[in-house]
Parts: sequence; C-alpha cells; structure tokens
Amino acid sequence: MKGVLEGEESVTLDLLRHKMAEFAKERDWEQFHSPRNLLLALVGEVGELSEIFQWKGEVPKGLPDWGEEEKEHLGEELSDVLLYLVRLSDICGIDLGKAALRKIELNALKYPAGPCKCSSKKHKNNNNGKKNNDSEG
Ligand SMILES: Nc1ccn([C@H]2C[C@H](O)[C@@H](COP(=O)(O)OP(=O)(O)OP(=O)(O)O)O2)c(=O)n1
Repeated sequence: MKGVLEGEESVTLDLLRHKMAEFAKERDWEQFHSPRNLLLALVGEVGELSEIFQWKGEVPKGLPDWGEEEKEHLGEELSDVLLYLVRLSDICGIDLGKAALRKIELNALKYPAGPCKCSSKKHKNNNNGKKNNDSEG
C-alpha cells in the first residue's frame, strides 16, 4: 500500500477529509457514516485513547518512559479520534479548520492573555479575565 508518508504532501485537515471520504466511498460505507454513527464511533475511540492512560497516574510530557510500541499505539488511537472528528465535521457540513480558527479567536477574547496569565480558572460571566474563585480550570 502506498502510504502518504512516502510523498511530499503536507498533512492538512482537508487532505484527511478527502481521504476519509474516499475510504468510505470505495467500501460503499457512506450509508454507515451518518452523524450519529460517527459521533458514537468518535466517543468509542476517545474511550480507547483513555484506556492507554488509565491507571498510569500522571505521566511526564514527552512520555520519556514509554516504549516505541506504546507510543505507536497512542498515535493510532489519537488518529482514530482525529479521523472520526474530521469525517463527522464533513458529514455535518462544517469546515473544521475554519471553525477551529474562529474558536481560537473567541477563546482569546474570552481569556485575554494579560489578566489570565498563570491562572487556569474557568471563565465566568464575562468578567474580562479577572480572577474569580468560582471554579478551577
Ligand atoms: N465504519 C468504519 C469503520 C472504521 N473506520 C476507520 C476510521 C478509524 O480510523 C478506524 C477504526 O477502525 P476500528 O473500528 O477497527 O477501530 P480500531 O482501529 O481502534 O480497532 P479496535 O477497535 O479493534 O482496537 O477505521 C471508518 O472510517 N468507518
């Protein structure tokens, strides 16, 4: 099988969207890729991803103590989550890249860098990032 990693292509959300659409079409699986089915599949994969971290306690960034096989498995489960999310967005007619960029802009307005620096408290009642004691983020 010719893999994408062999080519010069950069990986974009649109490339993944296109490849997932092609994958479903070639198998006549479009009938199964309904919004609800894809959402349930996505949640199932999030569960499989969670299992990898389950009972391990906190792990250091970069996962320095993990073996190659474990990291490869992690990559596979992260990919399943991403691929179902991309496919779900496509089927729902959402441009995920644009929606995510817009959401980052909204997040920045909600949590201005200055007042929110070093505080992970959850935003409450649009107080322009001022610290409050309602909840920890
Ligand atoms: N109806 C389907 C079934 C699978 N896939 C694709 C998207 C996912 O990337 C991957 C999921 O495949 P599996 O359901 O076999 O899940 P896993 O790869 O996690 O295997 P397992 O659940 O056996 O650990 O295949 C898909 O698009 N549509």
